[in-house]
Amino acid sequence: MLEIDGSFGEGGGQVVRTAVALSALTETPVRIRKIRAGRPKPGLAAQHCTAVRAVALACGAALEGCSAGSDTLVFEPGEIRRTTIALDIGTAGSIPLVLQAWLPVALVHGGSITLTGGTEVEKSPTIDYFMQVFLPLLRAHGAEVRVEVRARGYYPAGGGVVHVTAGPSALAPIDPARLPNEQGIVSCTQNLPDHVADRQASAASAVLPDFPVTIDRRTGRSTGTSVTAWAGAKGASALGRLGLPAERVGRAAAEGLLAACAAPGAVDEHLADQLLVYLALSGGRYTAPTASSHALTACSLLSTFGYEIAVSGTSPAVFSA
Ligand SMILES: Nc1ncnc2c1ncn2[C@@H]1O[C@H](COP(=O)(O)OP(=O)(O)OP(=O)(O)O)[C@@H](O)[C@H]1O
Repeated sequence: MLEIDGSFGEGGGQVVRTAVALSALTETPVRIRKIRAGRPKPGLAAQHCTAVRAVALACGAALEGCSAGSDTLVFEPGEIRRTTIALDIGTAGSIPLVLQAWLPVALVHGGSITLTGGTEVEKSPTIDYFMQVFLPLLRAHGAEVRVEVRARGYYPAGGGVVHVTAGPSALAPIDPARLPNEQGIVSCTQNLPDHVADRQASAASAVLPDFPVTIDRRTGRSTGTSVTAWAGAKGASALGRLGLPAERVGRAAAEGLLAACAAPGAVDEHLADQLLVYLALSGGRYTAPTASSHALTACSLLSTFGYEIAVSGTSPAVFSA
């Protein structure tokens, strides 16, 4: 049984998600202690429990301690198999972060998952970032993944529904020549007057004039807004909130993207940590503005499972395996 200190490095939910995915992929039982020990509400939150369950279902794992608030988790993987999974996070916890744990495992034999929860949540990738920044890069390296956003989910009520299908995929080594170069803006609202999405979009377009714009207006269980902008392997997003003018949301996402594009490196800082499991599995190389604490934490964890990632340079940082 591999023992993992869940509080090391960045010490967040990422340690749990990455550890269970690697446990499944390497068929190594793990015990994670001190989960999110330094966080204001330590232990597993609903999003982390759902990510663990998704990976457990995909590989027939036995679980102990997978409940909200638990500070210790035991994950004993079985064999990865093709599965059809449906899970409800039960809160507005991030669906893209659950997918972050499930996808590398699902790509082995294929499978599908339907998740209910948050699609656009603070401090996590929006579902649009997942679809427009993360997935194009993965697809360019051979991943077969389809995503359908059936409903959007915002804090606090959540209720977003996302269906993802993955085909068995052998990924090519990550190659800078295969990085995508599409760009765009998506302005999303749910349960809000039509003009909100238009004003967000116009403000983002004023900063990024040549970018194609998509408007996604919905009605659903929760109310909220977001804008995500992307260019190649870089993205930025902003979420609306009561009292924040729509123009500020659009401008924040667009200016965030300009800042990401001005930073050194081929992928943005967030994508840099999200790609590390794939870099470890398939090899290759990419550059990012910096080696963030999330990225360095993932590298240490990968090393615990026997995958060595070389990190060199500071600005940009170069990740290779
Ligand atoms: N604006 C953003 N755009 C894209 N990805 C993001 C963004 N903000 C955060 N992320 C990604 O979300 C993940 C957050 O991991 P982290 O462990 O901090 O979150 P968590 O599971 O919510 O746990 P905790 O609450 O303990 O921080 C990282 O992979 C990070 O790159």
